[in-house]
Order: sequence, then structure tokens, then C-alpha cells
Amino acid sequence: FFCPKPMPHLMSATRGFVPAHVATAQRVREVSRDVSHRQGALFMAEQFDYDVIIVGCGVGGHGAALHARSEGLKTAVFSGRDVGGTCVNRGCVPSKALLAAAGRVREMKDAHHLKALGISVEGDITYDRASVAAHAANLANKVKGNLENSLKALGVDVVEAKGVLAGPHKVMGDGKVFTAKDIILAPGSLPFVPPGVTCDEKTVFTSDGGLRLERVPEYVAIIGSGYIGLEFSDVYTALGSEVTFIEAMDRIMPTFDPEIARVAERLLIKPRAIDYRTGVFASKVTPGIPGEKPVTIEMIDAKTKELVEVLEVDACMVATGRVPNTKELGLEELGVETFRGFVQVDENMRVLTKPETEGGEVVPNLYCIGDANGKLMLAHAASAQGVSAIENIKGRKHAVDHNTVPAACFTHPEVAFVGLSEEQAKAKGEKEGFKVGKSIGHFRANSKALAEGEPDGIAKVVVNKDTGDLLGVHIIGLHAADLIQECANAMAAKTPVSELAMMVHTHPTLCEVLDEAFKGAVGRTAH
Ligand SMILES: Cc1cc2nc3c(=O)[nH]c(=O)nc-3n(C[C@H](O)[C@H](O)[C@H](O)COP(=O)(O)OP(=O)(O)OC[C@H]3O[C@@H](n4cnc5c(N)ncnc54)[C@H](O)[C@@H]3O)c2cc1C
Ligand SMILES: NC(=O)c1ccc[n+]([C@@H]2O[C@H](COP(=O)([O-])OP(=O)(O)OC[C@H]3O[C@@H](n4cnc5c(N)ncnc54)[C@H](O)[C@@H]3O)[C@@H](O)[C@H]2O)c1
Repeated sequence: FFCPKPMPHLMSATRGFVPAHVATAQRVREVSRDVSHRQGALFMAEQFDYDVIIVGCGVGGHGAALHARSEGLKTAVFSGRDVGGTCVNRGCVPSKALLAAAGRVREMKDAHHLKALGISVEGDITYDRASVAAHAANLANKVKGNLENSLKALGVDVVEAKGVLAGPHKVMGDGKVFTAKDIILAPGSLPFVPPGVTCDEKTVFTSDGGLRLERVPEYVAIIGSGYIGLEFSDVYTALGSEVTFIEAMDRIMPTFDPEIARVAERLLIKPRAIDYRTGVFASKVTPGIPGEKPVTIEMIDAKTKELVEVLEVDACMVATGRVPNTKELGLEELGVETFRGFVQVDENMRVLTKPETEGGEVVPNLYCIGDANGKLMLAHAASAQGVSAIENIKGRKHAVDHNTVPAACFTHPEVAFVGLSEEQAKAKGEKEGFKVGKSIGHFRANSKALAEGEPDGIAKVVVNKDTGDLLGVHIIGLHAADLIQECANAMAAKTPVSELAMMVHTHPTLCEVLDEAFKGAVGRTAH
């Protein structure tokens, strides 16, 4: 995330400190805007302590704060003493640090792969668990520090307290009431622990406990085969654990495109010390005592609810999704009802009194971004929504197109996608009367992948055959998370596949896997 160097500041009579380059850009934009609207906004802003108050300083709140300052808005953030939130402290950042270390261990232990490249490693490959854990913790602290510095450098006031809504335009914290013309809620989410599961965060833990890597259990059960479960299975098996997945749905990786999930099973599950149960709930999980008493997991059939198996393991990770952290926000003060805890918003991130389908109405000057609104629980979506909320506050109507936001799972190899799965596209095609086509590019036919000795994987492009529009792209293979960006940009820019097939891709790169898929989608063959 962006961490600017301290910059010279300009003083603005009504809005506090504004960085020089930002002030210039702002003047240009303001001249082109409706003057009467601007004068109205200035008049309003002067009545409040701030133009905007943001409650929660995860990546969503931080993204909103940075954009607010670049727009010259006087901004305060309530951080609850947790700058960086889930992503930086308990999510994306430490998990990717563990994945990076574990990935190296896996690679260096793979004598067969190394030999193919002409490399041999003498002796055992070892790692120091505490040092791997420290790498993750140190990285999280460093990124958190970067975020804190960026807020300071841009002149955002950080209130360390938790913020609670105290009425329209009012947030209470530290026993004081702060006022702002607009308020953005960004309180994020917490791990979901299903009923019957007891977490001691030592032998039975969520990702919060797992990321501390206090031990590497010999045998670990992971409940849920979504993003968190998969990424942790990658870490644990690389570090020597055996894993059993317990998945409620009737197939492993149910949230991924089925064809990609099948390839993933071949690449990420079968060759590793992993087995799984599907169609079962973990109905009762009882913590153990390391080295003395195992963790017990009772599983019931997802349909009949009959007990089917009791598993004894050294540790159990609960990776069954996340719930919004919205209980103590004071939403009732503004007459806001949540849906399963999620704050309902319209496409402009404006808070609704209840779901739109039940006649929810916009609450003036109140926005909610990130995991707490449940639109898309990803870090970059949270921060994009923060930017979007500020655009709307500035009077420039904006909506994030969530259909073109990419997602990635950082296993080895990675899985990434954007847009609709093939199944979803077909269902849409049937409903709306268009034909769906697909085309696949292969890593095994790619020079760069072969040079790396990593020829496994595919990129699948799903298109509307009638219009040539890209409906979705799904990739499993080396650096899939980077490769997906080209496709997300193409979808956002509405570039038809006929044009993508004519674009020139660097040789030799992994991008040529996409080139092959784009060309295939219009009936051509790649070189
Ligand atoms: C293990 C794991 C790995 C992940 N990996 C990825 C990944 O690789 N890529 C990706 O895109 N996403 C990933 N995610 C998801 C990502 O972390 C979230 O989507 C993202 O953090 C959401 O950002 P947010 O700002 O909405 O909420 P959060 O990051 O949860 O931040 C909300 C903040 O608000 C604070 N807060 C709550 N209430 C108040 C209050 N009343 N006053 C003040 N502060 C308050 C919270 O303490 C927190 O600091 C991962 C999540 C987990 C758990
Ligand atoms: N790389 C990334 O972008 C990344 C990484 C980690 C987390 N995240 C975000 O964090 C969120 C949470 O991740 P997650 O993996 O916990 O959730 P998820 O929704 O991705 O997967 C949860 C899985 O658990 C299963 N499940 C739920 N209850 C169950 C039960 N009682 N017994 C057995 N199985 C059960 C579900 O069927 C599902 O497959 C995700 O929404 C994701 O957006 C993203």
C-alpha cells in the first residue's frame, strides 16, 4: 500500500493542510465543477470539525483517508488502535509472508524439480519455525508502520479510540463527540466460528491464531476449503504437516470455477499429504492439549445431519468464512438495520436503513465500505470502495464495478479469477439469450513456464459468443495472481476478445498463456 514521503504542505483556510500537488489538481477540478454546489459544500463543511470522519483504519478506511486528503478534505480516522486492520495485521500480509517462506521450503525440498534444472541440494532442507513466524510478524509491523506514516504525512488526524455513531454527523470516541459532514464506516470483519466449535486459538484456531505459527502440527484438520483453508494447507504441507479438509459443500473448493477446482485438486491436493471429506459439517470441535490430548472433531452429514465420523487430530483450523464487525457501531442511533450483520449500501456506498429489496432508504451523509457491507470481502475491493465513497462525497457519482474486481488465492501454484465462472456465464446466457464460448491456454505450451520447470496449469477465458465480450477468466498456474490483472483491466475497459487477440504479448512470458486463450476464443491459433 501507498506510503508517500512527507511533502511540503499548503495551508487552506477552510480545509486544513493540503499537499501542494494535490491542491493544484484540486483547483483544476474545482474550477470545472458547479460553483453553487461547491459553495454549498463549503458552507456546510465549516459547521463541522471535519469534512469526513472514517471509522476503522483497515485497508478500506486507509484507502478512503488517502483519497480524502488528495481531494483536500479535512479528515479524521478512528483506528481503534489497529491501523492496518485485518489485511495488514491478521490477513493478507502475514499470510503471504508465511506462504513465501513455505513456498521456498517446498521448492528446495523438491529434488526432482531442482534436478530438472540442473541443481542438486546437499543434505536436509530445514527451517526454523520461530524465524518463519517472526518474518510474518515483522512484515505486518513494517507495513502497519508505513500506513501510520502515510496518514501522518498527509495530515489525517488519527483518533486511537473506537468510534461509535452518536447521531447524524456525530461520532463518539474517547468520551468526546466529533462532528463531520460525512461519515464513512469501515469496521471490517471477524472470523466466523460455526456453532459447536470451541476455539482456544492454540489447538483449535481461526486464521488469527494460525498466522502466529506457534507450532507446526503433525496432523491438522482444516474446516472449510475456501481461500484461507487452501492457503494454509499450502503452508502446512510445505512445512511437513498432514492435512484433512472438512468441507460442508459436496465438492472441494466449492467457491471456485468447477473446472479450475478439478485442476487444483490435481495440483494442490492429490500430490500432497492432504485428504478431504465433503458434504459434512464439523458439528462439534473440542480443543485438546498439545502432546497430551488430541482435538476431537465430530462430523455430521450436511443433508441428513447424522453423525458420520469422529476425527482426532493435533490441531484444527477453522476457515469457514468471516462475519461483519458491526455490532457496536451505534447503527441503531441512525435507524439502520443490518442484514446478517452486514450494513446495506447502494452502489454508491451510501448506507441504507435496510435492504434495498425491503424498501431501504438512503441515510444521508453515511457510507459503509469494505468487508462490513459484504459486497466483496477482498482488500483491494475495500480500498476501491473507500476511494469510490470519497468520489461520491465530492459530488462525482461513482460506483465500483465489482464484476471486474479480480481475486487470487496465493497457493503454489496460484489460482486467480475475474468475472463469472463458466457455470454462471451459461446460466446468464440462458436467461438473457446469448451463447457462451470458452477457450483454454495451457502453461505446458508456454516457453517461460517450461523454462521455470512449472508447466502445470491452464487459463480459461469465458466469452459471450454473440458480442465477443469477456465474461470471466480463470487461471491456475505460475503467477496466476499477476496474470489476472490484464484480464480484469480488459473487462473493466470492455475490450472485446477480438481486440485482445490482436494485442501483442511479450515473448517469452507467462502472459502468452492468455494470448493463446484469447486467440483460441476467436478461432485462431497462437504461435
Ligand atoms: C488470513 C487472511 C488472508 C487474507 N488474504 C487476502 C489477500 O491475499 N488478498 C485480499 O484481497 N484479501 C485478503 N484477505 C481479506 C482482507 O483482509 C479483507 O478483505 C480486508 O482486510 C477488508 O478490509 P476492511 O478495511 O474492510 O476491514 P478490516 O481490514 O477488517 O479493517 C477494519 C478495521 O476497523 C477497526 N474497527 C472496527 N470497529 C471499529 C470502531 N468502532 N472504531 C474504530 N475502529 C474500528 C478494526 O479493528 C479494523 O482495524 C484476507 C483475510 C484473511 C483473514
Ligand atoms: N487470497 C485472498 O484473497 C484471501 C485469502 C484469505 C481470505 N480471503 C477472504 O477472507 C474471507 C474468508 O475466507 P475463508 O476461506 O474463511 O472463507 P470462504 O468463504 O472462502 O470459504 C469458507 C469455506 O468453508 C465452508 N464451510 C463453512 N462452514 C462450514 C462448516 N461448518 N463445516 C465445513 N465447511 C464449512 C464453505 O462451504 C466454504 O467452502 C473470504 O471471503 C475471502 O474473501 C481472501
